[in-house]
Amino acid sequence: MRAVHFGAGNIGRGFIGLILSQAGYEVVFSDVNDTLVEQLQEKKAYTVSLAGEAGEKFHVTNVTAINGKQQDSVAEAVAQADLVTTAVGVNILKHIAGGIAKGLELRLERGAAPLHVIACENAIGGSTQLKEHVYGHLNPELQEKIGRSVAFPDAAVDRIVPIQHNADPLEVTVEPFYEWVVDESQMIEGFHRIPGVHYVDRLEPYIERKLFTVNTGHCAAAYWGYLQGCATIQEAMANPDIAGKVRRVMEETGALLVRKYGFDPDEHERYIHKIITRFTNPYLSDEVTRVGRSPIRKLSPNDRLVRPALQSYELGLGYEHLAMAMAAGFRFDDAADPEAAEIQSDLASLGVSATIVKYTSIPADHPLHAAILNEYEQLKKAARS
Ligand SMILES: NC(=O)C1=CN([C@@H]2O[C@H](COP(=O)(O)OP(=O)(O)OC[C@H]3O[C@@H](n4cnc5c(N)ncnc54)[C@H](O)[C@@H]3O)[C@@H](O)[C@H]2O)C=CC1
Ligand SMILES: O=P(O)(O)OC[C@H]1O[C@](O)(CO)[C@@H](O)[C@@H]1O
Repeated sequence: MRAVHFGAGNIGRGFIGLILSQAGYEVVFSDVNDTLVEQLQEKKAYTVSLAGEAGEKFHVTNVTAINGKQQDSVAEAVAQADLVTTAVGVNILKHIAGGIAKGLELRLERGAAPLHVIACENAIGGSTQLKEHVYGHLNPELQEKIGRSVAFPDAAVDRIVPIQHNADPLEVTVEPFYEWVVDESQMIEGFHRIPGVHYVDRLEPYIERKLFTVNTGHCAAAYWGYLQGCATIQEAMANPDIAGKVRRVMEETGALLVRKYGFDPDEHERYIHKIITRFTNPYLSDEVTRVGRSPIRKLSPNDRLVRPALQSYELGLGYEHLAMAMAAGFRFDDAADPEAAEIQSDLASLGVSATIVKYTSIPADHPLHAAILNEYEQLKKAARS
């Protein structure tokens, strides 16, 4: 069996590629990074190391790559695939959609078997978003025909994989923990279950639990750490003030999740505790600039900060630390991050209130807006003193 995986980056090689290879798939990575593509074509294997005391290593074999810039090769790979997965970043999905659409048309012409396309991105409804981009390249007749034999089940993926600094460009060090949850209610016949993947009937509680706990806590640690001059999450979490606030932001989202989904509060508390242990893993060094990256995405209405804060407000629950984390996000001025630079430019030209509205879509007369603004001004004052 052959899987085509878009994105031979950290999650691609360190998580999805590893699991698929262990499940017996030949993994064909599609990437636009020429070095990665050439190395994978040449070596056809790479190493995944677990960041833990045992330092376990996995030799991943039966892999290769194609260049994602060559749309015909991408389409042919999709046409021949038994499974398609992605880990490119949710904002990149639109760029891979054309090649996938072309591949699906080829499959139709050739009467190929049913196919599942699973986006493994940090987003709610990632595969559904990809489907919309792909369908944007197909006329209604093709959409209808392809829809009968191609499914886009949504997924939640969790594994911390920092930016790599290894001599071997293919080697990747990952945390031991992983969770890959796929919505089986969106699947069609002919799917071969992948060992290590958890299939659920309803994904929403899983993706929101992951995004609003791991990702909310992680980006809050990154933004607060960045403002304190910490280089890594490990350094940030060693600061008791930051660690306390990170716990409290996850307690806020925890109260929301327990209320919304009826999770057992003690079990959720253990989930938070486990996540804090993961953030402080001494065998990883995870830069705050990676974890805080793309603040426009992270401050957008459907993402890890605004969505739980608005929902908490609606239910009369606390959102103080979420507002603090958002304010810190607006202060994240990493010049190497184009999204951070765009926000900083708007703060200077539009002012703070209008910038908050622009990125979060929270109206200026909303109490959450006032809370973010107030926290932002406090952070600014603290930076001056
Ligand atoms: N790194 C992590 O700890 C986790 C990341 N994720 C999610 O996984 C996704 C990927 O993240 P990372 O692996 O960390 O990023 P990454 O930057 O290491 O990997 C992304 C890869 O996609 C490639 N790419 C970009 N445009 C492409 C295109 N048009 N066609 C094919 N490949 C293309 C890049 O060259 C890069 O190799 C993101 O959505 C992220 O939110 C989810 C859970 C954990
Ligand atoms: O910042 P992004 O692209 O949403 O993804 C990285 C995040 O996902 C995680 O890996 C959690 O699964 C965290 O390391 C990090 O906060």
